[in-house]
Amino acid sequence: MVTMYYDKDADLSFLQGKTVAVVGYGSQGHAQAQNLRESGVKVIIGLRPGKSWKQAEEDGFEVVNVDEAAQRADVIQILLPDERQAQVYQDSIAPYLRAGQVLLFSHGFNIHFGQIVPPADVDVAMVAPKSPGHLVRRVYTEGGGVPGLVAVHQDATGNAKNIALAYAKGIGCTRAGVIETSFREETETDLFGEQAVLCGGVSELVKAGFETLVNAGYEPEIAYFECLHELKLIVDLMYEGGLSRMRYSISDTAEYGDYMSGPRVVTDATKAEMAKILKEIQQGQFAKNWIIENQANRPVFNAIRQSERNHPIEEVGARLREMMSWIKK
Ligand SMILES: NC(=O)C1=CN([C@@H]2O[C@H](COP(=O)(O)OP(=O)(O)OC[C@H]3O[C@@H](n4cnc5c(N)ncnc54)[C@H](OP(=O)(O)O)[C@@H]3O)[C@@H](O)[C@H]2O)C=CC1
Ligand SMILES: CC(=O)[C@](C)(O)C(=O)O
Repeated sequence: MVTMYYDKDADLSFLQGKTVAVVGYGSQGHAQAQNLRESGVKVIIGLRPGKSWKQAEEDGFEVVNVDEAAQRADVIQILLPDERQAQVYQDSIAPYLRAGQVLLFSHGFNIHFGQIVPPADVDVAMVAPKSPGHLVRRVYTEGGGVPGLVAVHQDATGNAKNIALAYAKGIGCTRAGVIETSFREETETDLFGEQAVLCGGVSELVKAGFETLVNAGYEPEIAYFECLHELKLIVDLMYEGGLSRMRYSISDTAEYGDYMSGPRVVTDATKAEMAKILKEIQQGQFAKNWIIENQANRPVFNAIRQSERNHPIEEVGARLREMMSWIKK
């Protein structure tokens, strides 16, 4: 059983009078920085010149280069792409680290796989929202919070967990609840989840269903509604109350089909492949492949990204969003 931490368990005073540098202003960076600011925390943004720098300034933040951010901050939250963190850390953060500073991450990849090895006299912790960045911000503005994970890798100050919980409160996660984990557990489960279930698994399932219907002669728009659009509504119910809430709301016909056909789609072979994917993550195979892919300038990643963008489901979806304007642009 895990311990859940809420607002009452976190004390923002651990961040009062401190400067937090959010390094990176993308999906997580913009959300966490804006939420922290609204929680009364002093935030500066560490970036390179470019579109994020411009956006962060437009959003009212003081933006400095990463070197300056590392020198000025008491807490440095590294929200760069995982594949770029090690180089930026080496070049622009490590040279300025001083005893008692706090390094934070929102994913454990670089610490767990040894790409970043901080000095022993700094705190190293994680505050990982279990949510895409844009919802970290949206839910916070609605008065809520997304759940998160905290972990401590190094506790040089004796306050690493308190600071992590204060940070989690600052970005709204303790409004929902925060679980303490380890860098290993967060890294391995997050990589597995995004590969085998959330992103990779669901995308392949959606495309396979769409292609099955379209190849059988059904209208692409009907296939899109059935296999992608309605997925959000089904998952919303799961989010609110688990599988039973979803099954409570769908028809008994759908629930019977769920039981009869689901196991024919996700077979024992699928489950065996999931176990293999997890093993490759645990043994560092995925991490090695991803690091090498980036060193080679992403030939495989870019080719697949392009072909995925050309998949018919994208065009149908874009057309429907124009026709129905049923979701925010
Ligand atoms: N996306 C998500 O929802 C989640 C992400 N995470 C974790 O959060 C971290 C950040 O991911 P995410 O927010 O998705 O990243 P994004 O790709 O959305 O944003 C990256 C940011 O880093 C900046 N950047 C890139 N390279 C450099 C550089 N060399 N020097 C300075 N700034 C640079 C980019 O600015 P520029 O405009 O210059 O490119 C951009 O602002 C990762 O560890 C990720 O695993 C965790 C949970 C969920
Ligand atoms: C949203 C999230 O946590 C992911 C899918 O793991 C990620 O974007 O890294």
